Amino acid sequence: MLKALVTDVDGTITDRRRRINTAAVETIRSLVDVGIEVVLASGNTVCFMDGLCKMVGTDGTIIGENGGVYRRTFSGTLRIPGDKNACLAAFEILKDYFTEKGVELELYSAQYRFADVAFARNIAPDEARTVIRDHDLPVRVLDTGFAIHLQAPGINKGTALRDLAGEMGLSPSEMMAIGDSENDIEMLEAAGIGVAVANAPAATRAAADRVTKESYGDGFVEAVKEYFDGFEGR
Ligand SMILES: O=C(O)COP(=O)(O)O
Ligand SMILES: [Mg+2]
Repeated sequence: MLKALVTDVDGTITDRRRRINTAAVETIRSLVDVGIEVVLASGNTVCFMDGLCKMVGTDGTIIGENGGVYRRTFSGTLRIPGDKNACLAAFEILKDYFTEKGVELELYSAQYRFADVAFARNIAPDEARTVIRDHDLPVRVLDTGFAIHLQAPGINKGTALRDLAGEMGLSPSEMMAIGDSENDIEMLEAAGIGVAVANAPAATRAAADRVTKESYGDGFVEAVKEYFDGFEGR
């Protein structure tokens, strides 16, 4: 039986402009009300996630920075398995490379990040991957559709989901995960049920057990109604 829902944020409970889907918020509140644990799992920073958890109404259990950080409840210990220094070193090399080509990389919320690096999508992710490979740097390039991230290999939302499940006293098989992007692939695979919303790219849809008919937040609501037994919503 499913006891927890782990959901991505941008592109899953928002639209493509990052506006939150209010039906998705109501759905999350209904799950919390019946005792289902809801974990928000994102590439976003801890402070962003904390504000979101407060306003949506969860207990503050989060995966942030693409698995680079995670925490059980607002008052739990923040775990930081990611490697910010490796990501920042790789970012400097990318920055030099793209500056030479006349393109400035724009960092996102660097001062609030513990474990990864995020920047604007004004370059081709594959070109960044080639630079990283040519320099033999120990980071992965992730395109979330909202930002490009650098992350230490072996750290992702799936590894954080497993570790968090342990802290929550649950098995990953008791969790459903839902997401929209390549940074969600490992968590869809780690969870008992992995769902991709219809707007997800092919690789993410392929990693999922189920792809919703609807896109974005409407797909999220569709998946919750389908998988959480007897769940009718508000
Ligand atoms: O931070 C991003 O780039 C996207 O965030 P997400 O993981 O919630 O989609
Ligand atoms: Mg997303």
